[in-house]
Amino acid sequence: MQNHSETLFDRAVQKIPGGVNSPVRAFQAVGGRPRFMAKATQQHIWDVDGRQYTDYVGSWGPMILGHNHPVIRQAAVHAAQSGLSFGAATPAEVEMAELICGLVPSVEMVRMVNSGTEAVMSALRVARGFTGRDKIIKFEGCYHGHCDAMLVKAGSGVMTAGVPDSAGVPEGCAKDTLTARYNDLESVKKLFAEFPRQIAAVIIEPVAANMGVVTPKDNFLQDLRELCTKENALLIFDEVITGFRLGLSGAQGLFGVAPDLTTFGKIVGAGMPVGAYGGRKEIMEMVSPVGAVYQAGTLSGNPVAMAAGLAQLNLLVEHPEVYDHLFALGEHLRNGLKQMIQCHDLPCTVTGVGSLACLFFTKEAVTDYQTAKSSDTAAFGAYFRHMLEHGIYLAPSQFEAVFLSNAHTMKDIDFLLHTAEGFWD
Ligand SMILES: Cc1ncc(COP(=O)(O)O)c(C=O)c1O
Ligand SMILES: N[C@H](C=O)CCC(=O)O
Repeated sequence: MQNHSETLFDRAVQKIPGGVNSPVRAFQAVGGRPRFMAKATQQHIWDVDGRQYTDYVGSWGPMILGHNHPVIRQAAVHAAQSGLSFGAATPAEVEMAELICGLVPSVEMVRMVNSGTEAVMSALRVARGFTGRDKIIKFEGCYHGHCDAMLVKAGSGVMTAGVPDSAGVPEGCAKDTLTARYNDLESVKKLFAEFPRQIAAVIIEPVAANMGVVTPKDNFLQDLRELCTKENALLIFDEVITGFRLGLSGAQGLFGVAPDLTTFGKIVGAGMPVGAYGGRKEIMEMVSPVGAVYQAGTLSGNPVAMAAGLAQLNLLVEHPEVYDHLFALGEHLRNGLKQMIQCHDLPCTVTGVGSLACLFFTKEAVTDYQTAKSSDTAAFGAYFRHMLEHGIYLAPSQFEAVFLSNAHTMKDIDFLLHTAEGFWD
């Protein structure tokens, strides 16, 4: 007999493409069918058949304090009692802007939007408006959402599906997107030399977390900063994943590099559909209604979303020790996996920083898209299914991150390591 998840999936595929509202939720790359989820609290998530999992997806990043945090829930409920949306300015938006600008020094002004994709799309438009140039450099394997210009050698779901570019993107939209190799400054320099004074911006995930997790080499981000300044191009950090995860000032705080523009999402909305982009005042004053770059949103700065996001950010500000716990969990996980690889001479590599980690099924050091792609994805699929059967919910793709939350414990990590060990026994 079918369980509820299977029945729902049968119904879903009839009416929703692939049965899911975002491709990464499908289990196509790992085999099997997606588990339909019913509820989540702290580090746990339950499917509609009552099976409990320790969740290492965390809604793909936003749930840094664990699921269904009572303070955040209460803030959202309280805001909802006053109305779901006004389409007019609200105090919470001012509070949110002041908080973000206070936490991230490179951000002097910020605009709220509804997703990471929107944040990136808008930041690119502003960069083009500000510089009067058209071309953008992105890095192979980085994912910046699904706006046309960014679906070029992209990570995440398109990398998982093995189709890094997308059908339906007009040639004209992609022709101004140039791709460089992550951790390879020379590849960026070459593009600047090839297209002098034509490049508006370089956009990068300062820690790439959509081709598995790939960390920047020693001075890569600093060198990129210098190069962009020299070439009068803007540097955009896409901190949709790393923002407020790698510290209160994100990856830019951790690595000490100030971009010109930053995009946010995920944590800033605490699980509500929120994105944001911001940067230097002179650049952000290009945005309508002050400047000539048009960008808008009926539901942008939604009061319920702002209340949830503010509650989460304020908790992080009040409890900076959360980051110590997150980094300690990450270290414990990565070290445990490394030990396991050494002990059993496994063809695997571990990457990550802070509360982001990835177990790659390749022996190669993973530093970019090519090396990430050397992974044995079939082996990852078998590992994923083993972990799932033992109550551990990982992202259903080799090319996504393990997301840790403050609700996870060292015991959870020990159980994950013990379960992983069982895969090779
Ligand atoms: C780095 C990065 N940028 C942009 C996006 C797009 O965000 P969204 O899915 O909210 O549109 C994502 C994730 O999806 C992401 O990880
Ligand atoms: N890799 C993406 C998030 O960072 C996955 C989220 C999605 O596209 O649904």
